[in-house]
Amino acid sequence: MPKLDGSVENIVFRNEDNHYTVARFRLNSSGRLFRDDLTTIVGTLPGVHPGELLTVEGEWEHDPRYGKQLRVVSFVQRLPSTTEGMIRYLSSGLIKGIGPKKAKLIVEHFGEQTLAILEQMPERLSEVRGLGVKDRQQIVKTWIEQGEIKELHLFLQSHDVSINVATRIYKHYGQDSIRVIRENPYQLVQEVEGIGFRMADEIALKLGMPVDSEPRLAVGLKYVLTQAANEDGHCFLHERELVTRGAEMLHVSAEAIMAVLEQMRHDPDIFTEVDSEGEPCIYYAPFWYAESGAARLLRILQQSPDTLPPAPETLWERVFERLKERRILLTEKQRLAVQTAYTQKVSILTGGPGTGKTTSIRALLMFLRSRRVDFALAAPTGRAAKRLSEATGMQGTPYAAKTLHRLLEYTPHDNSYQRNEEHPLPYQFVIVDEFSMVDILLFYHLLKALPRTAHLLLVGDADQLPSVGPGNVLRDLLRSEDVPSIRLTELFRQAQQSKIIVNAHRINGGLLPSTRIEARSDFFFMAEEDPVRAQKLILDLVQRRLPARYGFHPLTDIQVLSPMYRGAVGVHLLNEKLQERLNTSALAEVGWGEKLFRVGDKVMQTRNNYDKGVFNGDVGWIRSINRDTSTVKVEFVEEAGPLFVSYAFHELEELVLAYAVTVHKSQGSEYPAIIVPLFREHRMLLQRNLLYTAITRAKRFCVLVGQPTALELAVQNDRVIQRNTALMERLRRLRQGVEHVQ
Ligand SMILES: Nc1ncnc2c1ncn2[C@@H]1O[C@H](COP(=O)(O)OP(=O)(O)OP(=O)(O)O)[C@@H](O)[C@H]1O
Repeated sequence: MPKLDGSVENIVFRNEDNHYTVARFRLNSSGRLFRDDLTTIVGTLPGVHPGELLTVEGEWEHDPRYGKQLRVVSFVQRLPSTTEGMIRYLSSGLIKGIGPKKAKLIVEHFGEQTLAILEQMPERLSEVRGLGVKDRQQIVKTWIEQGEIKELHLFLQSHDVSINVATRIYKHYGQDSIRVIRENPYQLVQEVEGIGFRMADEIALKLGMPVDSEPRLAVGLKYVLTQAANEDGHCFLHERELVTRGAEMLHVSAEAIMAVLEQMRHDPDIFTEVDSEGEPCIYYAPFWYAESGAARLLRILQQSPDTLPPAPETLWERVFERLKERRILLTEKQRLAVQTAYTQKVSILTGGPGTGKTTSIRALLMFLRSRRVDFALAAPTGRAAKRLSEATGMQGTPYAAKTLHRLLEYTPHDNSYQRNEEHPLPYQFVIVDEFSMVDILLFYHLLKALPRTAHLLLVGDADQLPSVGPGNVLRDLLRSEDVPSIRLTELFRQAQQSKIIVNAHRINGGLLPSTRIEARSDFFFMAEEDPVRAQKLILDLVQRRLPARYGFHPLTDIQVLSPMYRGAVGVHLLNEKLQERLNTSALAEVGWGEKLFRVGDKVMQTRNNYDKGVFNGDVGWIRSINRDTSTVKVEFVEEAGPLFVSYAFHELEELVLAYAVTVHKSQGSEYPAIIVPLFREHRMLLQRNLLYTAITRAKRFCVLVGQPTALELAVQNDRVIQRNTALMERLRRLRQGVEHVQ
């Protein structure tokens, strides 16, 4: 039976009831220059539309009126592509020199036939005005080079899948890619990094998969659990909650969800435990392993002997004396904290800003060095690690603090840690600062990498916002009372002179900050009822007033921290306006989707990109934009020095402007000066620990701008959003011997 490859030129006739279709078909092998060199195909061709690429199989017949035509017996649709998808594909950066503008010109000119033209008659590209010879050559060259992968690209571009992810899919499945996508796109969620449930779901539904199919609901429920972890910090969901959330998100009945859950009882990705009230708690595997593993390893660590040399009192006194010479007389509590860290395998040092945590670490380090103990300093982010090194005087030494990822020798390509049970860290003592930011997954990996003989000191402020990732580790450990902890509360004289610190403590204690203006004050509240006027005020403060009055540099010293994204004083608009004012005449700029980036812009990475070695919340500066190679170069400041990272234009979705950032994203960073808008429209976010976290980001200057009532609301609201975690209960069960470590 003859088999023809080609494209549908137009539909001559279609019976919508039985899909009987007569179409003009352009054969791939046809003389490319002649427009009327077409074949007629007839048959039942549901869902086939002009511009589409098809393979048809059938029998030739001779119609007395229309002449020779192929009666189609079977046909295969190549993957469908929308005009939007074609524009995205052409401008994705894969074809050098073609950006969104030129891509649009091409697709506007050829419309739905674009694909067919590129495939069959690329010489017709010369009809497009504004497209040079070089552009045409590049397109044709890339089209040929790309072989079958372009078809996958084209299809996926219609679904917002980036070129990188499409390439990853192709690497994983090769020629089977399209078959897998057609049969079960949900498979990709598990097997290809970068394909999320939503993307797979959109593709699946478009390809006609039913909403209540078992693979959809099973993967969908895992997605609900992951979302609950990423967005609300939950390690698990109660069954009731999972059913409600699942039914709502997947648009199916609660019964359908219950039925799938029942079938999933033996799914190795799902763990069910019953809590003390008899309610089933459902875990997605990574969080279950992390939580139960962390509890178990912590217990083992606590129970194992150490290898530290003895610590006679005289030696401690010598260290305390040396500090005294520097006018630092450690308080009883600070001494206790330092000595507890040395005598206990695992301990916690907590307290607000200026209560002497870092000074205590310094004392401990002096002691460890005098006893020749191998130690490592670490923090969850590069910014926090840099600050810890500076504050302890360790920068530039072999003891400089590292990020936890670097300490644990994280390897991006396979998303694993080289330091683990088989290959533990070579230290007797590990100190982690800013521990409130550490989530249960990272804590688990840290514990896995610690030799059993090691000591661990966790330092952090439990009143800060909890980690971005799941769990509430610091608070859970403190509540469990299973790990010895020292809480520092005394504010030192130096710290008392800072109204930022004093007010942070007031707010933490539920009191309104003192806003009396004094000479050399570093904390201000500027009352403004109207958000639009407040926006103008903030812009003026950044651009003119703070630089003129206090000498702050608008770009490098001042950070705007907003509780939310939307509205006149939300992160989005403030960024747009600040860019407009602070970075007007850039050498080069590139528009990408809704965004505009310029050389000199301050930008933030918005997801963990292990390939590039940059993480969610990292801030950098755009140093160059190259149109020929379609790339942007960004400089990030890392604890080990500057890091230059290249982004293809299509990867710009990972960056946002960072003149203004959310309070959540600012965790672990400090800035010379901050400005925080506070309005009742941010009601949901007016929380004490959020305001406290914002204010403690300021090193030298803090201005709150907004409604006095919004400030009151934030201070009063000490309701900390609950996170579902069971670390504390697990530790209790291990302690009581209800559960065993091995
Ligand atoms: N025992 C002490 N005697 C005198 N001054 C002290 C003492 N402990 C700390 N300080 C001083 O108090 C100030 C705050 O201390 P430190 O930086 O250690 O606090 P912190 O809790 O680490 O604060 P932050 O979380 O803001 O970094 C510093 O100026 C420090 O020199």
